[in-house]
Amino acid sequence: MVITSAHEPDREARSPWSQHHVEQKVRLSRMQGRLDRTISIPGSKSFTNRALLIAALGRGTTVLRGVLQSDDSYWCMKALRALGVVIEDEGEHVTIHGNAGKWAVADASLYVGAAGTVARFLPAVLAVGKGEWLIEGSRRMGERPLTALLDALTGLGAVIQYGANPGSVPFTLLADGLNGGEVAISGAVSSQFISGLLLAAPYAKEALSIRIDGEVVQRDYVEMTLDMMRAFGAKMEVQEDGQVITVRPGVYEARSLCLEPDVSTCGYFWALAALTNGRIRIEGISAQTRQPDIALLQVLEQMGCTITSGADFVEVQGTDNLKGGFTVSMQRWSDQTLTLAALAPFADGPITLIDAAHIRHHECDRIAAICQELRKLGIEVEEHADGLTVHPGQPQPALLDPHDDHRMAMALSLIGARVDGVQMMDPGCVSKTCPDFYERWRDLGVGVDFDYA
Ligand SMILES: O=C(O)C1=C[C@@H](OP(=O)(O)O)[C@@H](O)[C@H](O)C1
Ligand SMILES: C=C(OP(=O)(O)O)C(=O)O
Repeated sequence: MVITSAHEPDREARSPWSQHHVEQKVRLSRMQGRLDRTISIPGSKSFTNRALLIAALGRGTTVLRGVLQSDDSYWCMKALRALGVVIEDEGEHVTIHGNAGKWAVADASLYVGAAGTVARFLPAVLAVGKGEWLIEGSRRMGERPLTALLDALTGLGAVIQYGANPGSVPFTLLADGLNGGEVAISGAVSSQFISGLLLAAPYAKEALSIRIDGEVVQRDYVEMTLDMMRAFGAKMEVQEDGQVITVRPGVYEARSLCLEPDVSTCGYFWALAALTNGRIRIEGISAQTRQPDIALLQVLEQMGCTITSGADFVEVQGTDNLKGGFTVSMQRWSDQTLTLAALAPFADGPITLIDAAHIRHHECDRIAAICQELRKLGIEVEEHADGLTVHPGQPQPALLDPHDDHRMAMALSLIGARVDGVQMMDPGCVSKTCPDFYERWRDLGVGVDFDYA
């Protein structure tokens, strides 16, 4: 019997770095033995795609270590190569020969896959050059918002010609350099609009002053962008409590950089220790990272786990009595909303996650999707406009649909590590950020069996 997913995956968006193309589902069974391990996690998606784009715009040869190999970074590298940038990649070690702000190919079709960091960053960095580019993306990317960024680019001289979806991909970008001056942009739906504009800003014809309208969701990602720009020599002034950022004209200078592990991915492994009363130490990361999802540790501590960290590791020791009965704002680190929602049934009181309305615009409508899947497991859930409340309960066997969303699959697989009978359709969807997630799960003692038909 062929199992069809209610949310048919967009397979075109899976890159050659993805795995499990033919597997229809994965059957999980609960962890055998006691989890007591030290592991490492691949590089951060957010650092990888920022570093690749900045290095491509830079002067000279940049060498990166710790580069993530997943769909999101694949589409970023592929687009840059289509623009004439020479990139040598040997696993997590990547060398980029920068173009100093001049795209060699002035007319190309560029595919961004399902990667928000490519869809929102690439148009801005293209707009500093001269050319005409068609930007296409996955089916879901055609529903994800882009207007705030594209309107700002239009205000700075770019011309956008939309296709079937006004305000999103596909569209054609006609550019002849980015004007300087002042521009206002909102980060209320996605911080990535601001990051995209910032990445391009040093290459504007004059200093560019970006005024952020109102609050920004996941603000730390904007700070991460500024940090990375500074690391490559960009100069800027930040005023009015971060709401106005003036970037001076300049060129990124090539450099060598070692990228941090992806803390959003680390979250599933720390949560696994929390859930199974095990111990996981992740090497190569410090609790002082700029990656916002590190805030998960505070909540795990509040739930009764013990956190130990040093300059180069973070360790979680789980508990056999996870505490619930609290509300958390997910505004700044909303990629972990699904992780917490998956832990919540095992806590001793309800957990409410709020301030995350923007995740309805991520890889799927994550609030609706997680409520739907938790209910299939027999868990009582209340859906709110900006989040959800999950009640304690004993999950029942169920076949789950990840809605073509890597984080849905990885988070819900936590439940399969604790109770038998959880099955997940389309296990290959994890390749957006962690192609070998299920191999890692199996290596830690969770039962993982793939079904091919
Ligand atoms: O800039 C980034 O690297 C990211 C910003 C966040 O997106 P939004 O600001 O669009 O929510 C986050 O969810 C995403 O995984 C990575
Ligand atoms: C929201 C996410 O991705 P994107 O970069 O596509 O926005 C995510 O990885 O959770």
